Amino acid sequence: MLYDETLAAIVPPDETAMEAAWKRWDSIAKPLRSLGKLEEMVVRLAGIYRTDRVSLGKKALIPMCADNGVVAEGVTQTGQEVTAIVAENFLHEKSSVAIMCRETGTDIFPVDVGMVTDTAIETHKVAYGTKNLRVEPAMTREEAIATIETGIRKVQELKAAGYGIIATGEMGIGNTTTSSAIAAVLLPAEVETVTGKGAGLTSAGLQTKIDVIKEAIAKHQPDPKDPLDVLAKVGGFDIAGLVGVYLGCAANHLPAVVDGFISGVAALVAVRLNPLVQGYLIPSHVSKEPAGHMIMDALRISPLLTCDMCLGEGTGAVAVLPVIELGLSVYTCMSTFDDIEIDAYQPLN
Ligand SMILES: Cc1cc2ncn([C@H]3O[C@H](COP(=O)(O)O)[C@@H](O)[C@H]3O)c2cc1C
Ligand SMILES: O=C(O)c1cccnc1
Repeated sequence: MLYDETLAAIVPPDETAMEAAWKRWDSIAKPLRSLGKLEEMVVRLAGIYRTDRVSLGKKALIPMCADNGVVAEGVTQTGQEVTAIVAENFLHEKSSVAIMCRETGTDIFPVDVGMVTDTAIETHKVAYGTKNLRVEPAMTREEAIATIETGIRKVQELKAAGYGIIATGEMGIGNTTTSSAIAAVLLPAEVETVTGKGAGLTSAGLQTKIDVIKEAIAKHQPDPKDPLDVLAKVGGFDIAGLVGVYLGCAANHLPAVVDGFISGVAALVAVRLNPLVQGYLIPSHVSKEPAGHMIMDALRISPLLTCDMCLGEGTGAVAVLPVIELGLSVYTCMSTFDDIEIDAYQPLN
């Protein structure tokens, strides 16, 4: 099965290439390590691509789009019809991230993994929306695996088409509820600590959201040692699709750029399925959702941007791409100490 094969195919990033990349950075005529995380990111890319001759190739964003049955419980400010409207706008440069994609030269590949509405976007759905997780498990284990496999296949297809870096994104009204539920179980943490207002809620709405998540966890008893069980019982198809993107990137030696809270939670599920996925994650920003930092810490990645963003769609992931490209340009084009004939800079200690 593609899911098992992919999990088994993941190897750690290449240490030799990473050492060579650090050597290159340390030979460049500038104060040592002065580009900070930009240097770390290029080294990380060297490990992922297994060469110190790092080049990104074409950039892609995969926003996974789906609906979440739990919206029936009043956990969101808008109705689920908004999912399809924003998702379809990805195709017309009319959603926030699509505009950022245009500006950064990133190609966007939205995938419908379970919206309740059919649209013009590529569709691979196992159901029209998940079940209401307050009442019953969101999906079956089989549906979770099938949706993860959709994500894996999309990465394989983009790799074959010459894409070298994949930014993750999502659109799915209600998916901060599912993300908070997964975070509460996997971190683990109190539901109150990891639940925020998402795309906007009143204080009463936030209390309802917390109560619904608590009830679902108490009812279905998702097993924190079995990430697939957690994903299936209290997750969503959008998150499952992203889990597939992370697994697919790791197995195919591609960097996966983590966006905000929802993408971060999906990355956490992927890392719990196979800890080696961690080496293939590229951080972007830290979400303003209350658990933003907790998810970054659990993933052992440190965001490059702190912009107080909490939009989703992949906006943070796309925003960091030009920053990474700037670091890479210096790494590739800058003269070395040898070139300009000055003694290598000696750090003070
Ligand atoms: C118009 C609109 C555009 C969006 N673009 C991303 N999201 C973000 O908000 C949703 C999650 O928040 P919640 O759990 O509160 O529904 C996701 O679709 C996420 O991508 C949006 C939300 C709205 C309303
Ligand atoms: O950080 C995110 O991903 C996020 C937060 C709130 C709403 N939508 C997305």
